[in-house]
Amino acid sequence: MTDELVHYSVASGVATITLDSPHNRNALSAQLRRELSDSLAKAKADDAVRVIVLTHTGRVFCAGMDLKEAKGAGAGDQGVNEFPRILEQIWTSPKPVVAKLSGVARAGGVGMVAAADIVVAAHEVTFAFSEVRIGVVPAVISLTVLPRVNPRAAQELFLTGEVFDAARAAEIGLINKAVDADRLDAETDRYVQALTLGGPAALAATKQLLASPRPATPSDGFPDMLKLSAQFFASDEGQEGIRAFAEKRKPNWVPAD
Ligand SMILES: C/C(=C\C(=O)SCCNC(=O)CCNC(=O)[C@H](O)C(C)(C)COP(=O)(O)OP(=O)(O)OC[C@H]1O[C@@H](n2cnc3c(N)ncnc32)[C@H](O)[C@@H]1OP(=O)(O)O)CC(=O)O
Repeated sequence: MTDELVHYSVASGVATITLDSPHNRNALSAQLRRELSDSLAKAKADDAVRVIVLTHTGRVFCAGMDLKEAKGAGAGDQGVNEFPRILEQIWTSPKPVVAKLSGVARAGGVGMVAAADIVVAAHEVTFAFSEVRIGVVPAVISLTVLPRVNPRAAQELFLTGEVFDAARAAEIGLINKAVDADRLDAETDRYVQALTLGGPAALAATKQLLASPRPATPSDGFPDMLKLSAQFFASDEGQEGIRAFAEKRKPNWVPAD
């Protein structure tokens, strides 16, 4: 029996997915990709899960695609073909995904960081779009990184492949917060707790909204946004939130469909 490279646990509405392949720095091997994808699917399907925390053991969050497995790869090989599915699962997850990093991220690992909704990293963590340094292109990850990171920084960091620190990552929009290592758990928890306060369906729809292309002008967007807004004011979830406000109590959310 092979050892698990990804651990999955659920407590108090939070699914924790832990990458645990320190010998190869959590490189995205076929086994790790499969287990990570299965864990993300499990969290999505479980009504008890409200928020997903993606984290790791060891000094590295993720070193990107498994370069040993990629040796001798043909253009149609599975490795690169399967990776987009993981980014897609994180990006489109109806439950918010919080990434917690105490160790470094490179290439595909940075693509996952960018896909997450909230990212907290220790000050010591470094990042790099190291693809060009090994003669490959940050193609797949560009789809999650470019919507988050300011264009001038992306231009510089994609082309140079230079290592940058957590403070710079926060400055350019790749992560939310760089914190002292001893505050990492507490700061992550603060975000997780805040996310559990929102209505599950409202959170899922807000994620979709944030990922949608902007209309050319506000006037172009008002009809659709009015429809969405009215739908949620009238929904069971919206009505429960409004009743709870009036009754000065916490809302009793039911799982999103
Ligand atoms: C998604 C797309 C592309 C990609 O993702 S391509 C991947 C590019 N990734 C990299 O270039 C990172 C390579 N790794 C490193 O730079 C360093 O390992 C590290 C992450 C900075 C950690 O350094 P550290 O000193 O802690 O560790 P070692 O370098 O000594 O490595 C230990 C051990 O782990 C193996 N390993 C590291 N990274 C990988 C990897 N990516 N794949 C496979 N194995 C890896 C390393 O070989 C060592 O193994 P030993 O057997 O012990 O020698 C494309 C798109 O977006 O389209």
